[in-house]
Amino acid sequence: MADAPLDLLLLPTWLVPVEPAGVVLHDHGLGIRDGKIALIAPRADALRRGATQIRELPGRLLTPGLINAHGHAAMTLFRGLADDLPLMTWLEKHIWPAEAKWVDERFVQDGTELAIAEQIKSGISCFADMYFFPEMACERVHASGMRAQISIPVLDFAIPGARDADEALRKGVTLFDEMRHHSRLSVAFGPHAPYTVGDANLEKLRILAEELDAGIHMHVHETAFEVQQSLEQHGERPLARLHRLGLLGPRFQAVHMTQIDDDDIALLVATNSSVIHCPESNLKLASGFCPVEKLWQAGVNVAIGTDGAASNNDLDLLGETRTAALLAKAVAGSASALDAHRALRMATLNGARALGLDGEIGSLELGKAADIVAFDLRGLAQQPVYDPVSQLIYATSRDCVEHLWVAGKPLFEDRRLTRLDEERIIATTRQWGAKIGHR
Ligand SMILES: CSC[C@H]1O[C@@H](n2cnc3c(N)ncnc32)[C@H](O)[C@@H]1O
Ligand SMILES: [Zn+2]
Repeated sequence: MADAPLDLLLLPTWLVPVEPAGVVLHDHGLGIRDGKIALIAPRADALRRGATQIRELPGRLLTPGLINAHGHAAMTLFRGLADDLPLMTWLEKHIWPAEAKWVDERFVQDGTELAIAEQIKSGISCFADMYFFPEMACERVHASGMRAQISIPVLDFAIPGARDADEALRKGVTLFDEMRHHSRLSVAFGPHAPYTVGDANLEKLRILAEELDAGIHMHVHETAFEVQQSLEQHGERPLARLHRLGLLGPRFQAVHMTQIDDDDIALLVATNSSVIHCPESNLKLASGFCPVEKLWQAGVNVAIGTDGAASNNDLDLLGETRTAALLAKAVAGSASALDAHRALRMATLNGARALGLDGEIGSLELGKAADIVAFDLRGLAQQPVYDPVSQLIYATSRDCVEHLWVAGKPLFEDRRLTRLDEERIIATTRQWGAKIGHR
């Protein structure tokens, strides 16, 4: 079937496949068939192949869909509820009480849908989520056409939806089995953090994750306080403790990692663990800085995430990537740290690799899923275009996202959500805001 006509042929001015690194293709076509990338060729050759639908995209840049490798989708309903506080005060005095009061299945349903809509509009085609009622998040992702890794939250105490860690793990295994063959959803384990999950539950979780070959997604080394407390309580740093418990490995996703010494880096390298950098949340909560350039040079896979909208306060991964590129230079003391092309790689292929999905998504390569975003670079603020990747990272906002496809299906077309009702989502969110904000 090598010459079967394409379902859709996209003809942009620029196409950045991300792999091979640093390449910008001019006036090439990208063909989609059965949800996959079936052709990348110079315009004239691409047109000869024939397609059911052809879309001319002059002045537009195509890249892989962005991958938001860490967040708490439903928390978007808590956006702006408690700002300008350090992590533990923010969590213990504000967020956890609000969660105890408000989070139920309905909250997760509405909050996740809000987050999905915002992320689609921001050029994000896949996100990693860690929140309560993960089965409800799966349901919303399934219905929306988005792609996601949903984590099963595990803590030592009762949480909305599970009386204890055993129940959370039991429900998690069932969810994992239900989603096993889903083409756009994967399920991982989400132990919340080293300070909320003890050795016994981490060991149970490790055995299950190993058996199922599931990812482990966890907040680690978020603050100096966390590291200090672990040294006092366990006599070792959190990452070393997790390594002793056997959690580190290629499926381990260490979120934050702001307090890092050379031994930590050696552990990440030796175990092939991924780091998920959340610069804006770390800045806002004054948690610290993840030394991205140092990790990258050491060979650690570094992805990027927004974290929840209650600590960011948006789900703008393109803006986040710009922050990361700027911050990396300040932290490394080098203007060449995390250049624009590597920043885009961090927001795409590295995210895919962290989630174990780099065989399927993260770059525009033949045979991969057609998860693609089109940015409009025709505006005043984007001129002139010497390097579209430089323009994208340093001078373009998410408002320039024009189209988004996931598995070849348009979820955002001509700046309109195709499957979600934006007005209804805004109205529902306002109702939640009025209820939660009423004191
Ligand atoms: C287990 S579900 C995720 C939990 O993580 C909490 N959370 C959100 N942001 C952060 C963060 N930056 N660090 C630690 N926990 C967080 C959420 O409020 C929720 O209780
Ligand atoms: Zn988080």
